[in-house]
This record gives sequence, structure tokens and C-alpha cells, in this order.
Amino acid sequence: MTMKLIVSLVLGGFLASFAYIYTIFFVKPQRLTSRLRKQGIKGPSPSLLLGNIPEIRRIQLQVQTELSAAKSSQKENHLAIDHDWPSTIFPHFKQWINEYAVTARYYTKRLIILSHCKAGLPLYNLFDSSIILTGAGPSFMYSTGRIQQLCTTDIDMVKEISLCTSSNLGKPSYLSKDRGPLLGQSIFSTNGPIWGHQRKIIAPEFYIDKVKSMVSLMVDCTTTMIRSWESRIGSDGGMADINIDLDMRSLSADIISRACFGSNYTKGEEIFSKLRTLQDVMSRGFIGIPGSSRYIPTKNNWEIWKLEKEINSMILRVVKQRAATNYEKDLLQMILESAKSYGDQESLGSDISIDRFIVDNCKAIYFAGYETTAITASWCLMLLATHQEWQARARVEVLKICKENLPDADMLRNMKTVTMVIQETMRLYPPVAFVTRSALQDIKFKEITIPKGMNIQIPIPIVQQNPGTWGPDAHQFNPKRFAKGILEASSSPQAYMPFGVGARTCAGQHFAMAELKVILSLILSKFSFSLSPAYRHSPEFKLVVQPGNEVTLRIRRVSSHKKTY
Ligand code: HEM
Repeated sequence: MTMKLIVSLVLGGFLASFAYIYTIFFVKPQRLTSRLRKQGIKGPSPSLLLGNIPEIRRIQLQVQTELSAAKSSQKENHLAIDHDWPSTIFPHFKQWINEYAVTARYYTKRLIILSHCKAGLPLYNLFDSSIILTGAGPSFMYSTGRIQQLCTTDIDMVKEISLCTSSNLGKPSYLSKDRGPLLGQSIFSTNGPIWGHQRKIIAPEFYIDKVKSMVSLMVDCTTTMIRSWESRIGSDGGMADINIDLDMRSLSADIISRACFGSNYTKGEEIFSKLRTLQDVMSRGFIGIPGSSRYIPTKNNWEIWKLEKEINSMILRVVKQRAATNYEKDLLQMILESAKSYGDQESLGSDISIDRFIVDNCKAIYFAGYETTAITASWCLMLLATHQEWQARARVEVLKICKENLPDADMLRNMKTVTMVIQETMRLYPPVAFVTRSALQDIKFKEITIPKGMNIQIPIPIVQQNPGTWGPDAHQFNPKRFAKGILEASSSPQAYMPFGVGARTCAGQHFAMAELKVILSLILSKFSFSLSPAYRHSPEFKLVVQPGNEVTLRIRRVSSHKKTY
């Protein structure tokens, strides 16, 4: 009897798991993709459990093998830096765009009708499904395990997405599930009223006026780093090779900690180092496949759970300390106060606990505020080191504006060349590689109905390096293209999106720009620099696009400017 019960329980469990896996990995994806396929959207055929992951791996491996063969046949020249890194990091996108996002779809119906008339073709051909569905543009679909993506580089579709204010468009659920330990139920991953509440609390803390008042704090932190560089370089004529990645990370961490977490900033360093390890562990492998589930006790997941627990309790300790100290009016205080009122707001319809609300949002700000800005600063300095003419131009501007003074908010606003350099850096090396959205209900863009549950992905680096939009020098560093602002830099303003698009655009972009200008202007005014011969250019994607090898600069003092702070 007991044996029978065990057997039927095991069998029942097995059948239930099979039915679950079959629904998640086959029935649901089929339902989504067949609706898109009927509308002319194509894509590579997925395998059952892994989707297109095997093909992604195969294409990446093939491109990397070809690349290393080409490299070994050439004499290595570290100064020959190729900015077309998306072709090697995301080669599958380029291949799929060529294969599945056919050129005919670029045409509007009018153009097709005209070309048909010109070619003497009968117009009834227009009802052929491959031609009539011209709305898609360069879009295709693919999947990683259970996660279905509609990937688009179609500027018109990007424009419609960025103008969309409908609550039917939101952030994908995999951000709070698969990326949960990092992003949790924070402003980054929530939707609807709870997101609206979080945005209302956090965004005003980074409005331009608030940021202006944080410039002196940014200058103080950067000055401390500059002094340490000066002592490493020694007196005039001295020189040092400095690994700037580490310094940019600790500087950025210092700035965001002090700006957002006030007197409790000292705990920040530990939290950042753990967050970085967490990000590293989480970037291994793909999300959405069986075995990567956050509930399965794999070695990776044990490490993630341990780090998550440690980070969460460290943040809660900071919160407790804050409760015991004097009142401060910083972001942490705003989050704490809003968490109290959030507890009373049943209308938000959320089941997130107050502790979770605090921890997830603090964690998200720590992560967003430090990693992206630090990496951008490293890329800016690397590019200025390899483009001495732009380094000299930016330095002349900084010295002219600041004279013998430390930069303030007005001076930063007038730094046109420095701004152009930062904008061009974020065009070539956007730290965030994808704008991600999800159809929370059926939603229509460019005559294509995107079914509920489908994720939408815009690969930022590919759009920002498209020669069709940016011209033949799309893969080159040319800050001049931003001389008349972002709107005039390319044939389509929507093609520039390092801070994302639409309602979910980066809440900290003014803060990030001010911080980058402070860092660059202070470094330029004190030092000249070139790339260390040890540098090897190798961008990598680990949730963010970062230098795969350390950026080491050969740094000297600027001799004509001897003022010390
Ligand atoms: C160079 C630096 C930075 C870059 C390139 C960057 C980029 C981005 C991108 C691409 C998004 C997603 C936008 C979208 O989905 O359309 C985002 C969101 C966000 N960023 Fe940034 N970011 C930077 C710095 C910062 C800083 C310094 C902060 C705050 C201290 C910050 C706070 C946020 C927040 C809160 C969101 C979520 C907005 C929402 O969903 O409502 N970011 N950022």
C-alpha cells in the first residue's frame, strides 16, 4: 500500500514537472512566436529547452576563433583599437539581422508599390505575405530558454517605444526573477503603481537642481584621488603607470555613497565590493534555461544566495544606524520615509515587505550609481589617451573655463568639448547594452501586435554604431559629431540612447554627467596621459559592457599648470 502511494506520488510529481516544463518551454513560447510569425517576424529556430543558446555559442565561438587567427597572423599593435566590438561580442545579432530582418522590410508600402509599378510587376503580388507585412523593419525574434525576445534595431519602432506611456508596456519579469538578487523589486524592475511610487521618490533626488548642490562633494572626492595620483607620480618630470579601473570604481563608489547615503557612506565600500562579486557570479551563463533557475541549489546559486544575504543585512545595518542618528535629507532618508508611507498604501497593490522595499531600492542605487559611471569614466580616459588631439582640446577648454579654480556647476555647464567627448564615449561604449521592455498586455508598435508576455530588446551598441544612421565613420571616435547636440549628431535622434528611452529613462543621468565632467576636468587640468603599452583592448559583457583587461594609463603632470589643491 505504502509502496503504491510512493510510486503514484513520484509518478504524479514527474508528470506535473513534465507538464510544467512542457508548458513553460514549449506551449507558451509557441503561442507567442506563432502570433509574431503570422505578422512576418522571423528568427532562428529554437531548440526545446535551451532556445537559441547553442547557436549563440556556436556563432560567438566561430567569430572569436576567426579573430584570434587573424590576430596571430598580424604583428600585434596595442594602439590599433577597433571600436566595432559589438561584432565580436554580439555576432549573433549581426548575423540574425542579416538573415531574418530582410531589407524588403525597410521599405514603406508606398515604396514597394512604386517599385512594383516600375518593374511592371502585377500589384496582386503585394498581397503576398512576405511583402505586405512591411512594418517590422529590422526586427527578429529569438529565445534563451524560456525567455522569448523580440529584438529590434528599427529606429521607427524604437521611437514608438520611447513615446509609449501605456501601462501595457513595462519591464520584463526576468529582471526581478532571474536578476532578482541584484535588482529585486526595485525601481529598475517593477511596473505599475509600485514603480510610479518608487520613481516619484527617487527621480527628484537626481533632478538638475539637486545635482548642482552635489558638485562640490564630487569635486572633494575626486581631489582626494588626484592627490594620491600626484604622490605616486612624484615631482615634475615624474611619471606613473596607473590602473585607472580600480580608482574610478572606488571614486564613483565614494561619490554615490556620500551623495545618497550621507553620514553612513563608510559602509558603502564593503557593500560595493560584494555587489561587484555578485554581478560577476550572476553574469556567468544564460538566464531562462533549466538549471539556471534561482531555486536550484547549484554551486553558482549557493554563492549568489550567500552574497545576497550578506549584502541585504549590510544594507539593513546601515538603515538601523540611520534610524539611530540625526535627521538627514538625503536619498536614504527619502527611501526610509517613503517606505513608511508605502506600508500604508494598499492602493499600490503590492505584497513587497517594507524591509524589501528599502533593501532592494538601496541596492539598485548602489549598483546603478557606481558601476555605470565608473566604467564610462574609464572608457573616456582610454579614448582620450588614444586621441591626443581631443585630450589637448578638452584640456584647453577646461583650463579656459576653470582658470585657477575648482569646477562648479556653472563651469560644468559650459564645458562643450568635454560633453562631446563623454557623449561620443557612451555612443561607442554604452555601459548598459540593452533597453529591455515587456508587453504586459497585447501592444502595437509599427502595425505589429506584440503579444502579452513577449519581451522586447533594443541592442544599444548595435543601434549606436549603425553606419546607416551614423555615417561611414560610425565605428570611429569622433566627438565632433555631437558639436550641434544629440539631435544633430545622426540622421535620427532616437539612435542615441545610452541612458535608455521613454518613461523608464535613467533617473540618474544628470548626476552621472556631472560626475563624469568633474572627474575628467580635474584629471585633464592636472595630468596628461597616454595608454600604457601593457593595455590590451578587449571589451567584455558582464551585465554591463566593461574593459576586459585593466585600463592602465601612463600619467604625467601637466607642466604648465602647477597649482596644487
Ligand atoms: C554613465 C552612467 C549611467 C548610464 C549609462 C545609465 C544607463 C541607464 C539605462 C540604460 C537605464 C535603463 C533605461 C531604460 O530602460 O530605458 C537606466 C535606468 C536607471 N538608472 Fe541609470 N545610468 C547611469 C548612471 C546612473 C546613476 C548615477 C544613477 C543614480 C544614482 C542611475 C539611476 C538609474 C535608475 C534609478 C534607473 C531606473 C529608472 C526607471 O526604471 O524608472 N543611473 N540607467
